[in-house]
Amino acid sequence: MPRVKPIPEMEEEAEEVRQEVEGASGAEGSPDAGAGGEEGAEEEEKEVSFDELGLDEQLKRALRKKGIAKATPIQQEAIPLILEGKDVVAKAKTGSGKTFAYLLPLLHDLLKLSSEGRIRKPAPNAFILVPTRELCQQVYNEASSLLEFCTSKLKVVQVTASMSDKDITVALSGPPNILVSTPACVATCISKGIMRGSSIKESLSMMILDEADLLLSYRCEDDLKALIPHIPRSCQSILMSATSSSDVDKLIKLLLHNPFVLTLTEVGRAKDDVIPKNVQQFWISCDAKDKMLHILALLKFELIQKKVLIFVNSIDAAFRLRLFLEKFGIRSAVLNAELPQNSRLHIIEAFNARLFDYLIATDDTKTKEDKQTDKENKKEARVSRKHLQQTLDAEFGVVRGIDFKNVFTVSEEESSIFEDIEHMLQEVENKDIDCISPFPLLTKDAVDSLRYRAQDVARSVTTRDIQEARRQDIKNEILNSEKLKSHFEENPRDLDLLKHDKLLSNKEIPAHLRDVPDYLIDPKTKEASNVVKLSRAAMGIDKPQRRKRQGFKGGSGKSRDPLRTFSAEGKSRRRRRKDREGEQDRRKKSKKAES
Ligand SMILES: Nc1ncnc2c1ncn2[C@@H]1O[C@H](COP(=O)(O)OP(=O)(O)OP(=O)(O)O)[C@@H](O)[C@H]1O
Repeated sequence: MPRVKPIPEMEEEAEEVRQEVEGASGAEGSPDAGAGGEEGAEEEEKEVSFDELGLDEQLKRALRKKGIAKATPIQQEAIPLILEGKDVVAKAKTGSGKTFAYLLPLLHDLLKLSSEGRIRKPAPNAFILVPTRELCQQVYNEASSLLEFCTSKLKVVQVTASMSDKDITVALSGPPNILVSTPACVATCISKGIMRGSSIKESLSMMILDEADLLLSYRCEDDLKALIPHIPRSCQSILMSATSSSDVDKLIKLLLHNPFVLTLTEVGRAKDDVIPKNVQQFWISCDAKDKMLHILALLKFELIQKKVLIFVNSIDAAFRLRLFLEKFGIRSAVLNAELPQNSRLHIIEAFNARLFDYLIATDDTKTKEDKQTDKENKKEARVSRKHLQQTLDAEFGVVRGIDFKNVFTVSEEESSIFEDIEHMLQEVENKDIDCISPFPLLTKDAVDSLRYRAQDVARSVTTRDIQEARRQDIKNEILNSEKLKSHFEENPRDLDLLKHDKLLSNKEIPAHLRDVPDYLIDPKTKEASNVVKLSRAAMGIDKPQRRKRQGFKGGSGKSRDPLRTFSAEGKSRRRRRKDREGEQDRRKKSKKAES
């Protein structure tokens, strides 16, 4: 798809397109590089079906299977411009459909080139660059789902720094038509000669930067600059962002040439795009030592909707909270930068599938850990900053763009910057309404009813327990992740096979901790808990049916430990093994018959 460059006589046409786009959707479209988006007129919600966008029938069939019939505003504006070969900057809020806004025209063009036998092959035809591995997986899944009904086998792969050079070389053999990766990983592939710059120059026809406003915060600038010499002038560049920011403007100037800038009106400057309209924010004030007690009260009395995502600011704090809650019979999983990528992705998918309700996340990619390592573990504290940095995955990030589905409550632990947050929110929101208010359902009686038990239990969770739990968890995850890697490649939806919220201690949970006696619950808390349950029922949120386990038969729940009864070889390997065994049997029988 050669890029269409706005040239003088096209300027008028571009001006017409701009006015047309502006009028139609209130989007601000202009061919000026980095023009940024001014607040356009309120766009009226017009409905455009994908049939009207002239997309390949096979792609529309995949959309129909997903129950997607109408294009979102950003898709209505961006898809035609991208199909015309124009460079496009699309700024639209998170969850507005930007991924399909670039995937659909990209796949449409590649399918067309493929049917005409015009695909250039020595390297991928398109790069989709995102800040983190989690987003690589997400974009890879979306692209693969759109290709489900495509007869001409376009190949999309994802490559991340967690893969060995050998695996990356295998993934890039062919080569694939679309490469989903991070800028750092692509730059490394080029510097190591796994991908040749000259081949990229010959093959690359589209480069997409998704979540562009995050890319620079993930230290991608140098890696992106390293790519520029290998990007052919004819390459069409697309930039997607959920906010406008100086970082985005910088990237536009760095990598795009006179792009059409689409800014949907609800997108403002980065700081404005803080609270999506469907989010309520509350605060609870308590002593630092009572934070886990308050979280326990919220969860134990069911005063907040499940599922719950809890952010803490260190991996130790995450495991301390997990061990603490576990002693009250509340199971949770911890998502952190130490985990192997497959485990992190699997945890997010299992959490989205509601296989567990409480996820404790720490976006701890810095080495705050060694500062906060507990004194009793001085030897850990000597862990070098470099070593810890290596074990913490710099491409990990529980950031916007990760599709956490149906999360109802997010609690910010360690919110010691509450005042700054409140002032910033007041600045960007309507001054005369409280944009963050005191949580109304948690009473002092409810907290006090659990205080002594919570203090006892908190004291019983020692730093040694935390270190042991971390070691145990990472060992389990690494073992499971490697052992089941080929299985999950062939059965990505087999989420139930691994339980990430497994109890860390094998001690029986005493009844007086697991169950709160009725007499201890004050009437107001009982009423509040009922209100939350009723609203949950009204939203039709029920516990999912545990998926039937695949891969092994029979036995009671206990005996069906997947790691004991499950062979890690994938289906195809199993089939080849069975064929070999069958062949050997046949040979033995024929020998017997001869003798
Ligand atoms: N036209 C559509 N109609 C209905 N749902 C859609 C449509 N396009 C995309 N979606 C769905 O909306 C969800 C969000 O889409 P997507 O991830 O592309 O949003 P986004 O703008 O990229 O968000 P983010 O900035 O967080 O990445 C996805 O689950 C996607 O399947």
